[in-house]
Amino acid sequence: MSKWFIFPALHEEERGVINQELKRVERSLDLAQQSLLAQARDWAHWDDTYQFVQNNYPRYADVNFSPDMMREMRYQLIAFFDANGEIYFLSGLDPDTNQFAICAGVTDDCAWMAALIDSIQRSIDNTPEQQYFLSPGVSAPAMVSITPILRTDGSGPSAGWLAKVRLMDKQWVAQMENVTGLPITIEQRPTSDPIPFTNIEGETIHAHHLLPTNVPTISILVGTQLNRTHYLASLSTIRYVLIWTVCLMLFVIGFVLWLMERMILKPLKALAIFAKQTMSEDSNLDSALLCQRNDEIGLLARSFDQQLSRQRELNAELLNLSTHDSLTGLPNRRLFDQRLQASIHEMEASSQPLAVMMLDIDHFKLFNDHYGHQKGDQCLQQVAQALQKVATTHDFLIARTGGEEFSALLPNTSAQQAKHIGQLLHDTIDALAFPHLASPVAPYFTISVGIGSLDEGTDISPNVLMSTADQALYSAKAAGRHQVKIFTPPNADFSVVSHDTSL
Ligand SMILES: Nc1nc2c(ncn2[C@@H]2O[C@H](COP(=O)(O)OP(=O)(O)OP(=O)(O)O)[C@@H](O)[C@H]2O)c(=O)[nH]1
Repeated sequence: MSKWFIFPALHEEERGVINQELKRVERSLDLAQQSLLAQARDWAHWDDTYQFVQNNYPRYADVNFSPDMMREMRYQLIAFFDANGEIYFLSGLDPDTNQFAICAGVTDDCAWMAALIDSIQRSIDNTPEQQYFLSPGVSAPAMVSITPILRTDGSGPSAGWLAKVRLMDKQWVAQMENVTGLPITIEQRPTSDPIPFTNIEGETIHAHHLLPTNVPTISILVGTQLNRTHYLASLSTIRYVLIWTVCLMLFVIGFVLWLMERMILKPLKALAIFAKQTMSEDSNLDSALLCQRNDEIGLLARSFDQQLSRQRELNAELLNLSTHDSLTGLPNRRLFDQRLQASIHEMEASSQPLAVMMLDIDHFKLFNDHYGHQKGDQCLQQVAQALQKVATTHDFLIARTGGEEFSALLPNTSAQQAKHIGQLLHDTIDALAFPHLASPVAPYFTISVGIGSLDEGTDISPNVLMSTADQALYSAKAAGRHQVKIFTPPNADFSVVSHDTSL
């Protein structure tokens, strides 16, 4: 930014300052020229001078010329020419000796003027009144004003020409420096030399201005030196401001990033982890902090939290549906089998007895046929309720494992203890006194119970164990129903009777 905008602007400003200062030098040069021209005209448009060059005023030279006047006015040379351009009168100060001389030609004390006078004579008619002259006779460039000699009222014809010459020597330069307040140098340079407008050396700028002379191939180079203090001060100020701006920007960017990390990224990460954990059951992330936020992240967190709660409810509902019977609400075969498997392992490990029971409603088909299927459902629900009550009291599992078939799992229970509980269940259903007029066994609902058991340490599979209870149930049914039977090993035929086979 500083390269493209600030530094070019500074350079532009610096160029403006250089132009301004150089214009000051040029204006001073113009003023010096105008002043010399005005002084030349003052003399040239004067009746006395008009008379003098026509040889009608012999005392003119004595009255008007003196070395003091020449020195005071800083005239190096004043030359009068007649109407033909021929030398009429010369007055000058020798630049080498500072000797005052007045002559009628370029001889003797005025010999040093010869080249200069020759140049002036050659430019009398065809050049402007103000010029800069270079001449072999003088060491410094000369400022020359040439003007026609007229009467005081300006009426003509011209009686000749008056030229005033002021050297641009060290004294003149010092005077210019006083006027401008700038250091000034005067040099002669070939016109064809490419001179840069400005030249920068460290903390100084050299600025130049070319003045044409009477010699077309040589120009006067007026130069001045400008201090770059102002520019360099601006530059260092800009650099200082830039460095601090960059530091401030970096600080602000860092602060904003820190705020973003703290207010957005960190909560977003926590939200992402939270959202990920909602997928797993064992989510233990404390979402309270996230949910308390009043921004969009808080909104998202609350939505996730609600979603998670709803998902857990649904999972629990699903689990319940998949492991419980929808009609009676009792555990179903799936759950019973899982618990049976686990109990067998536990009993084997702990060498404790385990008993299983199969309970079947007697002549339920006849009930359905007699009272209708709907009444049959109600009956199943009441039987389940009664069985569950006993199971809860005696701390064992009862499940609906078939249409009108139930199974019980009794850990740490021997066959005899199981027979006692079986009898209890049997009597509980009797006590319901649910009418079953179609039953050949009794006018109310009855059940048959078969018990199988796992002796301490016996290695047995769930299917085999259940088939013992099934065979006992079969035996109870075969014996006339409405009774409790325990499986007796000698009658067992495990390969024939299956637990899954419906009675
Ligand atoms: N209402 C109702 N009836 C069912 C349901 N599940 C099974 N059943 C009926 O239960 C009856 C079982 O009949 P069976 O297997 O012949 O046995 P049972 O009539 O009880 O005879 P035993 O078991 O030999 O005493 C069938 O009629 C089934 O339709 C149920 O969910 N609701």
